[in-house]
Amino acid sequence: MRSSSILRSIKTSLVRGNQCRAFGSEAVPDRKVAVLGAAGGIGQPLALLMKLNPLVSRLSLYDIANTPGVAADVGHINTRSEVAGYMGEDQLGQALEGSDIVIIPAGVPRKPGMTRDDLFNINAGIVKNLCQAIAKYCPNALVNMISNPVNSTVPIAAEIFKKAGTYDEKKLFGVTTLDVVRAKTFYAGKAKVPVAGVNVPVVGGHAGITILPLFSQATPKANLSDEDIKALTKRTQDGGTEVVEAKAGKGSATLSMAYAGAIFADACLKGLNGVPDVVECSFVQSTITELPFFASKVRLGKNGVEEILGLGPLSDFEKEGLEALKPELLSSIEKGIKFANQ
Ligand SMILES: NC(=O)C1=CN([C@@H]2O[C@H](COP(=O)(O)OP(=O)(O)OC[C@H]3O[C@@H](n4cnc5c(N)ncnc54)[C@H](O)[C@@H]3O)[C@@H](O)[C@H]2O)C=CC1
Ligand SMILES: O=C([O-])CC(=O)C(=O)O
Repeated sequence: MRSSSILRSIKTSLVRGNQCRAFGSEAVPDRKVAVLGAAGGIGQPLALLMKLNPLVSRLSLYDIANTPGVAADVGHINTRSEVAGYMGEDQLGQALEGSDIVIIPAGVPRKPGMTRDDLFNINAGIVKNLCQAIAKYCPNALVNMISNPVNSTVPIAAEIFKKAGTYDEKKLFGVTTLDVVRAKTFYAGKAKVPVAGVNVPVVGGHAGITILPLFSQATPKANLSDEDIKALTKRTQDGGTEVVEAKAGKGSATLSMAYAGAIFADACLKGLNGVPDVVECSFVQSTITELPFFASKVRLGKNGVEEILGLGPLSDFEKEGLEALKPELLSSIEKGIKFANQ
């Protein structure tokens, strides 16, 4: 979803949110969205943004602590969705039942000096448990994985769903939208074009050099030098670290991630509702390279992934970047698969 479009959605929701329910609008189907990790740095602003989304009819906020307060707070906003808070593992099933989309920002964030992979030991177990519950309580839901390291947590989720016999590769997404959001912002600044009209695909994965922005395909076109493109690429790859360092021990990107997560969930909702031609980048099971999972442009539909779009023409610099990222991305994917099958 384009940023102008989410702002429009939010405005529509603020102005007409209650009317949808009051008039029983048939044009907007009921959709339950669950946020797991809803009391966290990402979870809270994401809960707010999903509450503002008029496509959501039930918003389920789950965390191991503090969800009653977040749910009471967000629940007072006069928009369409009913909000419910759930706390602790014995309420997880209720939180998940009937969900169309489950968004997962549960887990620990980075501190300065850490890589995303340093989060693996804690977050892999959290994601595994949550996915076991998803397989049990809402096996048909679309899963939007935010928890890091995404390059490993998505393969973990896939393996857990396979074990449970519920895996549908069309319904599992690693959320890489923040990379696209950053690439658009940085490109617009350098190219001196209005950011609202900028598009930049970002492919690969979601960590360091595995994040590969395709500035050769950026629109509107701008005459940037090779040095500019290199610097923009590096800044996009290091965007998460830039925030981690600026926050100096108080976590990683939360507000921009909530925005990105809300854009991606909105795109999934639109796809489920049959809106045509909804395309976002996401880390999914894929055959467009030899790697089993890969982020690229994905067309979203009534069953999740409708089509995985190809990479398109790459510059020589991007071709080099693509080859360079493959070993690291493959190793992170394999680490996730191995963990899930231990
Ligand atoms: N995909 C992406 O682009 C991005 C991913 N992230 C990742 O998102 C994750 C969350 O980040 P923050 O919200 O900043 O962290 P946070 O620590 O502020 O919040 C995490 C929340 O998860 C909850 N939690 C822990 N274990 C849980 C469990 N078993 N079930 C449910 N909830 C549980 C915690 O209670 C906490 O409220 C981190 O892994 C971070 O690296 C962060 C930014 C961007
Ligand atoms: O950098 C981190 O640890 C959080 C993240 O994934 C991002 O901001 O892109």
